[in-house]
Amino acid sequence: MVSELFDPERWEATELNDDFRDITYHRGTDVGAVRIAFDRPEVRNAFRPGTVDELYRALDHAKRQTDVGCVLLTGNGPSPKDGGWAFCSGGDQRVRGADGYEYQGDDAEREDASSAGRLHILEVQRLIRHIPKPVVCVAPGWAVGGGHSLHVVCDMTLASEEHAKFKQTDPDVASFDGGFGSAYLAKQVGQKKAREIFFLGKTYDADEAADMGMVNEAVPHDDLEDVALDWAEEMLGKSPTAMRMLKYAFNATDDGMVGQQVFAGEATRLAYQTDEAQEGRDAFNEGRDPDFDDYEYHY
Ligand SMILES: CC(C)(COP(=O)(O)OP(=O)(O)OC[C@H]1O[C@@H](n2cnc3c(N)ncnc32)[C@H](O)[C@@H]1OP(=O)(O)O)[C@@H](O)C(=O)NCCC(=O)NCCSC(=O)CCC(=O)c1ccccc1C(=O)O
Repeated sequence: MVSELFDPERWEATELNDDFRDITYHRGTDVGAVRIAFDRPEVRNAFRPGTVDELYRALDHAKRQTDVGCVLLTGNGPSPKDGGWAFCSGGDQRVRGADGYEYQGDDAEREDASSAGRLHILEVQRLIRHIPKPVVCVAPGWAVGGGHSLHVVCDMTLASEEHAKFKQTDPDVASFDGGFGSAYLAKQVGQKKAREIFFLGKTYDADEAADMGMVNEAVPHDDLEDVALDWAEEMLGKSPTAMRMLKYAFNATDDGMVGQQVFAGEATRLAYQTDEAQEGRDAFNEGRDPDFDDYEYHY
C-alpha cells in the first residue's frame, strides 16, 4: 500500500517511481496530474539529502511532461509506528552535520554522497515556484519546519480537517528560512501573524490555517485526495498558456528581476510563435533586411 489515502485505481507508477526510495511518484490514470509524495512516514516524512535529490528529480520530470497540468505534493501515511500523519516535518535532524544535512546510512550510497553538507531544499522551493503549472500541497498531517516552508511556497494548500497541523520549529533547531518560508508567508497571513508563527511556534489546525489565509480549504481526511484530484481536474479544463502566465504573473510582483525574467521569457516564447517573429528569423537566415511592413502596432 502506497498510503491509506492513495486510490490505486486513479494512479499509475511513473517510470521513475522504482528509482526512488524516499518518495513515491505517480501519474493520474484519468487526470493529467502527478502525485509526488514523501514516503518516510515513520519520521513524519522528514527529508534527508537523498529525499531532496529525489524530489527535485520528480518535479523536474513533471515540469517536462507537456500533458501534465498539475502537481499534487503530499505525504504518505500513516506512520506504521504510531498512526500519525504528516505532509513533511522538514530536515531530518538526525543527519544534520556541522555545515548542513549529510548523506548517512543508506543515503551514503548516493552518487554525490561525498559532497559537503547540503541545504538544497531551497533549490526544490525554487523549482516549485518556477514550474509552469500549479503545485498543490495536499497536507494529510503535520507541516513543520522546512515542511511548513514547502507548503507555503506551493501555489495552493488543501488540508485534512482532522489531522493537518501547521507549525514552525525553525528557530527551535537554530534554522531560519529567510526566503519563501517567512517573508512570503507574511504576504499570505500578514506580518504580525507570520512573526507569531515563527516567534511563538504555535500549532495551528487546518481550519485556523485556512482562516489566516495560508491554507485554501480544510476537508474531511478521507476525502482529501479525491478533492485534490477534483481541483486538478478543474484546473486541467483551463487554458495551459493562461494558467502558466497567471502563475508567473502572481510570482513576478514578489520575485524581482527573476520574476520579470521568467514572465518575460514566457512572453518571448509566445511572441516567437507569431509570423512577425518568423519574418525576423527568416530575414537573418536568408541574408536580407527584415520586412515588418505587414505587422501592426497593436494597442
Ligand atoms: C513534527 C512533530 C511536530 C510531530 O510531533 P509528534 O506527532 O508528537 O511526533 P514525534 O513523536 O515527535 O515524531 C515521530 C517520530 O518522527 C521523528 N521525527 C519527526 N520529525 C523529525 C525530523 N524533522 N527529523 C528527524 N526525525 C523526526 C521523531 O524523532 C519520532 O521518531 P521516534 O524514533 O519514533 O522517536 C515533531 O516530531 C517535530 O517537531 N519534529 C521536528 C521538526 C523540526 O524541527 N524540523 C526541522 C526544522 S529545520 C528544517 O527543516 C531546515 C530545512 C532546511 O533545509 C532549510 C535550510 C535552510 C533554509 C531553509 C530551510 C527550510 O526550512 O526549508
